[in-house]
Parts: sequence; structure tokens; C-alpha cells
Amino acid sequence: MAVYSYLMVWAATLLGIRIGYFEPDTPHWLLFGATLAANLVFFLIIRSGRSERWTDPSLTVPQMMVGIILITALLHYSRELRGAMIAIYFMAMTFGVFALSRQRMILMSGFVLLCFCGLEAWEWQQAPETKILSISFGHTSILLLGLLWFVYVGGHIRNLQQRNQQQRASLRAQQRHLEQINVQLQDAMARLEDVAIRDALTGLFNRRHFMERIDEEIARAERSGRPLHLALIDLDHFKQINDSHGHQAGDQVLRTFAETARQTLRRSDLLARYGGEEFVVLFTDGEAEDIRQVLERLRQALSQHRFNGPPAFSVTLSAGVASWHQSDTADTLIQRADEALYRAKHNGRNQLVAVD
Ligand SMILES: Nc1nc2c(ncn2[C@@H]2O[C@H](COP(=O)(O)OP(=O)(O)OP(=O)(O)O)[C@@H](O)[C@H]2O)c(=O)[nH]1
Repeated sequence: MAVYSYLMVWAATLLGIRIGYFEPDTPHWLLFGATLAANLVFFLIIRSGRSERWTDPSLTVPQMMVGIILITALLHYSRELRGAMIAIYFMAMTFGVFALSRQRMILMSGFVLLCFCGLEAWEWQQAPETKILSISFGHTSILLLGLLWFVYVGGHIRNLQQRNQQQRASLRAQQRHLEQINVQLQDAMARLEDVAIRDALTGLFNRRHFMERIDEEIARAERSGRPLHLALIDLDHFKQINDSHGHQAGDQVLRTFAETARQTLRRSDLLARYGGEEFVVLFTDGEAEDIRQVLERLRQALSQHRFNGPPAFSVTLSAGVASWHQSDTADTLIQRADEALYRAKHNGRNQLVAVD
């Protein structure tokens, strides 16, 4: 913006020299060359990041001072145009409106007055015959009034700008806060959803969730024609475990079974605690023989586990497996698995019974 302003003033100066508003010997090359060089130095300092540590990182004050000195020098070469040229000081002052405090704007106004009065005084001393007191006084007064107005309005604009920045910062902070709350809310929702579908003791899906999912899986099997198998698993003589080793030991058995089942089954198998010491698995993939082998592995793994006593003990399971038919609903499938489980219990427990 500064370079653009200088180029504009330079062009106007060249035009002024040509039409006689400036002295023909105005050293415009020297003045604008020096000014552009000074601005180049400012630019390099800012780009290097060195000014970041200073109170005025964009070097507004030195840039304005260079501009004001250039304008003062130009005024010396201006003839009748001096009155109008005074307005260019305000061009330089505009740079401070958004960046400088009111106090600094007052100091910059003082600097403008100092430069202008210095120029007038010097000219009065050098060539008093070319000067007219009333005009010098008039120019100085207009400049003073203009600067006072500028400081007042500039301060007002700056206050508005600061208020705007504060509001934007506060809005950003509120937005960040809302985003955090949103994340926490989503987190809480996810945990709540998890609590709603899981059994607190074992961490497995609960019966309600299982019943929702089994209907979906049956609908999917109806479309795809893929096999579906359901196993009901019941821990044997669980009441005795509670009675002999305590309820906490019973809970530990349930947790251990859940962990063993999780490790043995595939992620695609839908495992849930059906109630008490009874569990259910819906196999959405694999043939009856594969299912039998998986459940057999689970049966063996549980029976081989030694639970700490005293005295140490082991637990077995019985399971009934039913294969899904096109006419089956969730209820009929579970009922057939339950009948198979009953037979496994009746045949002496610690075994699998599969029905077609
Ligand atoms: N520790 C513990 N026990 C439970 C829990 N839920 C149910 N039970 C107990 O599990 C026992 C189930 O006993 P039964 O239904 O008689 O079955 P069982 O003793 O396993 O006998 P069979 O199934 O015929 O082998 C009951 O004593 C219930 O109190 C639980 O969350 N923790």
C-alpha cells in the first residue's frame, strides 16, 4: 500500500513539474529513490521476522516518518500548490489510524507539525522575500486543525476496530468452547449407546440388542440365502459354583467364559449374554460342521481352565445348536436351539447337541 501511494505521488509530482506547479529542479529521482529504498529496508526487516519482537512489528511509525519527511521535502519545491499539498500529509497519517494508539497518533501529528513548521522557518530564514506571513500562518493553522480532527476521528475508528476485534475473538472462543462441548457430548452419547447395548458384568451384548440384531440377520439371510446357525450355551451346575465358592467366584466364571468365547469366536459371530449363566451366539457365516468345531474348541478351552479356589475348580458348558431354515423366525430358531440344549443337559452335560 505504501509503495502504491508513493508511486501515485511520484506521478503527480512529475505532472506538477511539467505544468509548472513544482520547481523545475525538484530532485524527484533522489527523493522517491531514497524513499523507496527506505521502504525496501523496512520490507526486508519485516520479512525476516526480526520486527516481530518489537512493539511495532509492522514498523508503521518509521514508515510514516519517512513518508512525512518526503512530503515535507516535496512541499519545499511546490509553488502555489503548497496549500493543496498539505492534504498529502493526511495520506501518511491514514496509515496510523488502524495501527497506532491515539497517543501515538498525537505524537505523529506533532511530528508533522514539527516538519512543516521547520520547513517554514527554514524558508523564512533562507528567502524571506518569497514568503508571506498570512499564508504561512494560514497553512499552519489549517494543518493543525486537520491534524486535530484526524486524531479525534482516527481514535474513534480505532475504538470501533478494537471492539470489532474483541467481538470476533470472543465469538471464536465461544465457537471453540461449543466445539469442545460437542465432542464431549458425542463421546457421552457413544458411551451411553454402548451402555445401553452391553451387559455390565461381561461386556458382551445384552439380550435386547441381540434380539434386535437377530431379526436383521435373518432378513439378510433371507435375501442372500447364506446359512445361519444359532447356539445357546449354558454353564453347567452354575448354582453349585455360587453355592460352593461364592457369588463373586460365580461372577468371575461368567467373565472368564465371556473372555474365552471372545477369543475363540470370530468377530462376525454375534455373541451375547442371554440371561444368568446362559449365552447365545448367532453364526452368520460357516457351515454346521465349522460351527460345531468352534463350539467344541470353546467347550474344551473352558473345561481346561482352572479357577482359583480354594479349592481350585473347573467349569463345563452345554450347548444346543440349531440351523436356520427359510421358514424360521427368531423365536422358532431359538426354541429349537433351546431344545437341543435341553438334550445336551439331559445327556449328561459338558457336550454339544446340534439339530438341523
Ligand atoms: N454369580 C452370578 N450368578 C448368577 C448370575 N446370574 C444368574 N446367576 C445364578 O446362576 C444360577 C443358575 O442356576 P440354575 O438355573 O439352577 O442352573 P445350573 O445350576 O447351572 O444348572 P444346569 O443349568 O442344569 O446345569 C442361579 O443360582 C443364579 O442365581 C450372575 O450374574 N452372577
